[in-house]
Amino acid sequence: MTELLTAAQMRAIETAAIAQGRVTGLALMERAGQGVVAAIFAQWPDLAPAVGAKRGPAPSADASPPEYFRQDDEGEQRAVVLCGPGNNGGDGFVVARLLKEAGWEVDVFLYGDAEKLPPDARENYAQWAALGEVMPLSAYDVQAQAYALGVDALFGTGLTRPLEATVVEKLCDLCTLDRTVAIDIISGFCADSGRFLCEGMPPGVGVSLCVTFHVRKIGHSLADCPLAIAKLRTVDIGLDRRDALRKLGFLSSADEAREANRAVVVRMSDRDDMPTAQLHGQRTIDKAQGHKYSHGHAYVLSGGVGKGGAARLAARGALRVGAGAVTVGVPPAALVENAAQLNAVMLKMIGQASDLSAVLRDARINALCIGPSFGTSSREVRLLAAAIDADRPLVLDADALTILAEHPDLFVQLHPKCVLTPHAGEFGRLFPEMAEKLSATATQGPAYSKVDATREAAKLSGCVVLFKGPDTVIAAPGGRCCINASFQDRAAPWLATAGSGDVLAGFITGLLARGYAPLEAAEYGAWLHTECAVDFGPGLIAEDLPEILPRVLADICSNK
Ligand SMILES: NC(=O)C1=CN([C@@H]2O[C@H](COP(=O)(O)OP(=O)(O)OC[C@H]3O[C@@H](n4cnc5c(N)ncnc54)[C@H](O)[C@@H]3O)[C@@H](O)[C@H]2O)[C@@H](O)CC1
Ligand SMILES: [K+]
Repeated sequence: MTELLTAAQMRAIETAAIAQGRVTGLALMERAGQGVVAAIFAQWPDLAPAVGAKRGPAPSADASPPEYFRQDDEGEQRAVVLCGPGNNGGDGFVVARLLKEAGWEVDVFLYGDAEKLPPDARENYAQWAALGEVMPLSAYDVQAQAYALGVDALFGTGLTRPLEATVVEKLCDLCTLDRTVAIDIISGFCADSGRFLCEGMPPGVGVSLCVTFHVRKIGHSLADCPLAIAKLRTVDIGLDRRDALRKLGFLSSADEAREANRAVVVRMSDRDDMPTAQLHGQRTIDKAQGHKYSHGHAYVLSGGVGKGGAARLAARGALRVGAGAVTVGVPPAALVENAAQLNAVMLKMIGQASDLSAVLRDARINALCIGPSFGTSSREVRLLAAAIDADRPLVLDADALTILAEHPDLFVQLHPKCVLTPHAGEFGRLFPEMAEKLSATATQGPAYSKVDATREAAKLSGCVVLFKGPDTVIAAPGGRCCINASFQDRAAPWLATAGSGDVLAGFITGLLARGYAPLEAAEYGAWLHTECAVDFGPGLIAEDLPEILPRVLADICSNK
């Protein structure tokens, strides 16, 4: 799990480090450029020059200064670097210089006026100008040379408005090269929202590698931005995470709780910090009891005749993730059909809301799931009302979300033990205001983001909201927020398959039954769901997800 930063937070950290005299802006820019060059050579060892007498491993980002020697028997490589009017452009000049020192031919194009560059960028412009020419961006022609590498240093975290059309055009030209590197973030994307400012991401935008500094920004894991990056690397430029901020009063220790609520974390393939022992079965509701109910009892309410598959998938997920017992509650007419399909999962007839209320007198039933193919008629509305009223941990998905959108009287009854799991369409029906802001054209940065929308939704509903997608955002009413990112080496597009959301609802319900708090259950459920899909690979159908889970859990434990 990694904490992500906004552009403003990153600026504050840099400003604090510089103000404290720990480092100069120029030194940070040099380290940033070195980190980019090291990342390029690590990504493509065939581009790396020999280090010293013989070809060796790529230099690390903190090796300073790197010494490269061109091997005379090798042909010159040619790179193009597009620099912008801010410090991102400054990083570009450093990269151009380091590549040149490594024996490359480098063509540099500048967008804007060199006289107006900020001081550190201007210094690096001057250093480059002593080595080579700087041409205006308008003169850049991707066809003019056989470029082995293209570097996008037009805009970074300082982007505040949409790119001019001519700049987008040049960026798209750059992206046609086989090997393209974006410094910090692809120009045009807002670092806080991951949205391409203006009309959305032009189809030609995409880079092989993006190298960012210190820690990832929120935008790297949201919306279109991660889809346009084949590989993302973060390089250390010697900044503290928080100490510098705290010492300068940007952050007092009294603010910690508030800060935790403002933080956005991302989950990638970071199995190391998952509570593996707990996930693997050692977490119990009541440690004094060693039987099945000590791992909780989850209830999944099913739809009517011919509609039980979704609830059965959710129930299977809840059981596999470790709930001690799982029961599917069905209307009388669907009893036989479900009995023919269920073994380890138990079955109970739940005709009307009064049946549910009676069942829930058993305090051992400690998690509920309502929604997958549930139905939206008056019977289901009454059942949903009874479930919310029971004040138990409760996952609300699919049809339950439709009911909530149509019944404001129920929506206001939601409580902190509820977890809502909408996809984009359901989110739009439940939270039209936020959805509208999210779909409006982003004309300035920082743009309204999926994190903003989910946080607002969680606050409004008073419960945990898990807004699905490859960039699943999970937020609690207090502001705590997590992104479950499924991109690059963790991309699993085959997860978009019928019933996959039902299994996710089941995983979360099972974790709730095992005693996880709603936010934790949603975070771990989403993370495991993606891990299962990545592990299984293409061809996945929803039934595979619960079945692959034991192997995923075993892998996690054996990696420890
Ligand atoms: N501040 C520092 O100490 C460091 C900054 N670094 C680099 O600096 C970048 C941030 O630098 P800046 O804050 O200067 O921001 P940028 O380099 O992203 O550009 C900001 C400049 O572009 C202008 N601008 C914004 N949107 C525009 C648009 N659509 N069209 C035309 N002009 C536009 C702004 O008015 C400003 O002058 C980071 O992304 C990173 O690459 C790194 O060197 C690490 C150290
Ligand atoms: K850039």
